[in-house]
Amino acid sequence: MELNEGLSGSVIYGPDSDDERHRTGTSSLADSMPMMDAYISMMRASALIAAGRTGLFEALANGPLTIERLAEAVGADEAGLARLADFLVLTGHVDRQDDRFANAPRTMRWFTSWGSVDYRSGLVWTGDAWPIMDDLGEAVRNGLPSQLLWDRMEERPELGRNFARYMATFARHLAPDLLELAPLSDGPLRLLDLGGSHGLHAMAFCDRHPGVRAVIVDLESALHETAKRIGHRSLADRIELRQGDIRSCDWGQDYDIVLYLSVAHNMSREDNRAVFAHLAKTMRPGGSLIIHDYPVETTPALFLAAFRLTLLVETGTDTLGYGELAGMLSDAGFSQLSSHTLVPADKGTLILARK
Ligand SMILES: C[S@@+](CC[C@H](N)C(=O)[O-])C[C@H]1O[C@@H](n2cnc3c(N)ncnc32)[C@H](O)[C@@H]1O
Repeated sequence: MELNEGLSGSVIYGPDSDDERHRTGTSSLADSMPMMDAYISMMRASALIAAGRTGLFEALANGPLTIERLAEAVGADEAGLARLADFLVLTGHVDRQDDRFANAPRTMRWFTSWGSVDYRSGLVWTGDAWPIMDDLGEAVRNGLPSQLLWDRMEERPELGRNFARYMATFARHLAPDLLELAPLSDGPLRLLDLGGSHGLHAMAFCDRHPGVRAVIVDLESALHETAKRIGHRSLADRIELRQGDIRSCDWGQDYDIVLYLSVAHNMSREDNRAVFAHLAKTMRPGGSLIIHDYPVETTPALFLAAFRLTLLVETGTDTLGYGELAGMLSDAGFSQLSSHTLVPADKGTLILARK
């Protein structure tokens, strides 16, 4: 599916072909039934969240099941589950073979432990984010969130934990691109991961290079499971956690590699400028700063517009364009900038700069 498709029309989600659109009633019906966009989109997201919460996709990962067996496996009411499965057949997430249901190939790949990356954590987080989106109208009216996401996470620690798990899944998806881009010279290397959360990037660099020692800085809400994860991998002597606000805490110094991955869009422009200026003082000459973000120049329009709305209601911040980011980095004393758009482009862009 082309994500940009349908921006001027009524179908902006879902099915991969016209046939499928017709079958699921998301195209022609949306033209004549004005509520279909909102209604089908709502039910589509709700059904995916319900599939994630009930464990439906994982239960089908071992092979096709009848609705009786599936209900037994996930501990759900048979009739309720049959309605969910029927809907997911129409959205293309589940296939029906006679009286048995099976995961569609893309569901198997992305939403089960058998796949290359298991985004069930993303379904759980989408369920958590759902009530927050209820505040979107108010955020649009006021131009800022009714409550910052980070404050919600302090009040409800499970939000921080679930968000960090989702970010950990994305980190597994991003890791090959990141490791390929990062210049790793021989000898000892000091790495700083600002907003490093789950710790998977720092661990991946330690695995790749025996000389890496890392510091992770993040808020308490993001670090619930990080120390345990690092301990399990016997990396506690190489990775240090510093709990605190990037804008005020001491990061240490003499870094060869700094990761600033999906953090710039959580900061105001002034805060990003201050971060880059401080990095220029605390990095070694020749050190590499790697930024991951969604610049307007390289991000598919529909995804970018959705993401900017999400930021409006969650953090009150905005994405930076590559041009603006490049100006900030250059003002702070960074040079040799390069931009690497990932495939697919919705995965974001990596930006490399040298101190
Ligand atoms: C979108 S997540 C990205 C996590 C990780 N860097 C990754 O790429 O998977 C943004 C992270 O920045 C952290 N963060 C946001 N504002 C922060 C601040 N003021 N101080 C420290 N960490 C912050 C959040 O807690 C969260 O872990």
